[in-house]
Amino acid sequence: MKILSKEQIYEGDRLTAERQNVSSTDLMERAGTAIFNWMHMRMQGAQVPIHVFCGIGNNGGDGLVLARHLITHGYNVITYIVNCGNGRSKDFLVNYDRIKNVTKDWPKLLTCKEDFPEIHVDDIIVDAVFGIGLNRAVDPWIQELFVHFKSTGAFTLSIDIPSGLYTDKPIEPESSAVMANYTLSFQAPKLIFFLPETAEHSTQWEVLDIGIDRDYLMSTETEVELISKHEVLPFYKRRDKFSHKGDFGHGLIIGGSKGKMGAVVLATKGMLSAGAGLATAYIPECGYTVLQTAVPEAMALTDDGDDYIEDLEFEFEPTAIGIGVGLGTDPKTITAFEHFLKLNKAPLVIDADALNILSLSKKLLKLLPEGSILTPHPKELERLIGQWDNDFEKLDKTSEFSSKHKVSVVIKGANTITVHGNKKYVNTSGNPGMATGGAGDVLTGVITGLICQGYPPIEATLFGVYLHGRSADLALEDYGYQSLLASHIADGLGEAFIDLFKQPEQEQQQEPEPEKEAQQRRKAKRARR
Ligand SMILES: NC(=O)C1=CN([C@@H]2O[C@H](COP(=O)(O)OP(=O)(O)OC[C@H]3O[C@@H](n4cnc5c(N)ncnc54)[C@H](OP(=O)(O)O)[C@@H]3O)[C@@H](O)[C@H]2O)[C@@H](O)CC1
Ligand SMILES: [K+]
Repeated sequence: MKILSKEQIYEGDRLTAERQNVSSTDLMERAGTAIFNWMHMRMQGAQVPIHVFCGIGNNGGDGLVLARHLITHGYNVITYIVNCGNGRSKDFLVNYDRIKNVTKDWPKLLTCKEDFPEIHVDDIIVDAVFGIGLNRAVDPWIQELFVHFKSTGAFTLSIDIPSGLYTDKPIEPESSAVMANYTLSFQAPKLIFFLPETAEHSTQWEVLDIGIDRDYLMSTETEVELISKHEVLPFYKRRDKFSHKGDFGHGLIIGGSKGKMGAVVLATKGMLSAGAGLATAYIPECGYTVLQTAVPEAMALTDDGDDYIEDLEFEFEPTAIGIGVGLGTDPKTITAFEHFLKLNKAPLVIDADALNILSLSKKLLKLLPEGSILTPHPKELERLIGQWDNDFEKLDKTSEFSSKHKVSVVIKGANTITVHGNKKYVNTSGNPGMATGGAGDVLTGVITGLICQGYPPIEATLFGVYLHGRSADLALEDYGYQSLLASHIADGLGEAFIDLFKQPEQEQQQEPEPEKEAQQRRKAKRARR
C-alpha cells in the first residue's frame, strides 16, 4: 500500500474533484459520512455522549459532517469549535451552516482553558481539530485541551491523523498531540503511524476509502510503501517439479566466535528454512561440533582461528553470503574481514559485528558489492550514520547513506523499515515477542537464503523481513510474547510461506453455499466409507 505525502494527498483530492466532477464539499461529505458509517455500524444507536471537537479547517469540516449525521440518526452529540484562528475554510463554513439546520444545539465555541467541557471516562471524544494541514506549533491552550482529552480516559477517535502531529516532521519538543485510541485515516495510512516517536499517538488505525481517483492512486510513485502480504505475494517463486537442490543456490553464513556460536546456528537454520538449496557455515574451529550437531543439514568450514575468525579464506563460490552474526571484533577478525571484502564477488547480507567493523573502519564501505543488504538495529545504525534528532532525520540520513554506498539498509524495529535509496518500505508483520536474542540472526539467514534462490536482493529483503515477522506472528499462538524464541521464528518459517496462500478468514466465511454443501457431502461420504 502506498503512503502518500501530504502534497500527494492534496493533489489526489484536487484531481478527484476534477475527474469525478464533484466539489471539495462533496469530498468532505464523503469523508465525514465514511466516519459516520464506521461509528454507526459499531454503536448501533447507543446513547453514549459523543463529544466532537472540530477545528476550523477541513479536518474540522469533516467533524461537522460527522456530527450532523450522528445528530440526524439520534445520537447523543455535543459539538465544539476549537477556535484556533480566524481563517475558517470554505467547506468548514458550508458544514457549519448545515449543522445549524439540523439542531438547536449549535456548536459550542472553545477559546480558552476555562471553556473545556467535563468528559466522563465512558464518553467518546472525536478529534477533528487538525488534520494534515497543521503548519505551525499548536497554541498552548489547545495543547492543554489535548492533555485534557487524555486525562479523561475517554475513548478518543481521531479523524485522519491525531491532531497536533505533522505528517512530515517531528512535533516540537514539549508540545502535545492527541493520543488517539483509534485513528480513521483517509485513503492511505500516514508514515507517522509507524515511527517509534509518533506511533504511540495512534496505536490502532484504519484506512477509509473516500473514492480518491483510482488512476491517480495507481500511477503515483510514493517515497514510502507499506509492505504486507499483498505486496510480497507477487515475489514468490514457484518450484518446478523437476528442480533439484542445485537450483536454489549454495548459501554461506560467516560468523561465530567462542560463546556466540548460537548466532551462526540460527542464521544457518533461517537460511535453510527460507529455501536455500545448500548451506555452509564458515566458523572458528571451536564451533565445529556445535554447528554440525545443531544443524545437520548444513556443512561446516572452519577457520584457522580457534575462538574467532582470523583468516576468512575458502575455496568455493557461494551464491550469497550472510556475514557478521556472532563474529566479534577482534583486530585479526577485522583484518580478515577486510581481506575477504577485497576478494568477494557474492551478494552480501551484513549484520551485527560486520556492521560494527564497518562503523569502525568506514573506508571498508567502498568494498561492499553494489546492492548489499545491511541489517542494523538502531544502535548499530547510529554507529554507521551518526546520531539523529528525530525519526525523520534518521530516515533522511539513512537514505543518504543508502544512496551514497549503493546499499539497502534494513532498520530493525517494531516496524522494520527497509531504506533503498529514496524509497522506504515499512513492514507490517511482527510483534513484541521478537524482542529476543537471535531474532536478527535468523533474519540475516532468511534474506541470504532468498537471495540464494534468485530473488533480487531488494525483493529478498522485503520478502524476508515480512516472512520473518509473519512467522513470529503465527508462533505467538503457541508461545505468547514472553516465550517466543528466535529458533521458533526459524522453525515456523514454513507456516509463514503457507500462510501466503491462505485466504482471509472473511472470504472463507463467504464461501458460496453450494460449495459448502459439496464439502459436507464429501465429508459424509468419507465417514460412510
Ligand atoms: N483536501 C480535501 O479535499 C479533503 C480533506 N479532508 C480533510 O481535510 C484535512 C486537511 O484540511 P486543511 O488543509 O484545511 O487543514 P487542517 O488540518 O484542517 O488544518 C486547518 C487549518 O488550520 C490552520 N493551522 C495550521 N496549523 C495551525 C496551528 N498550529 N494553529 C492554528 N491554526 C493552524 C491552517 O490554516 P492557516 O491558518 O495556515 O491558513 C490549516 O489549513 C485532512 O486532514 C482531512 O481531514 C477531507 O475532508 C477529504 C477531502
Ligand atoms: K484530527
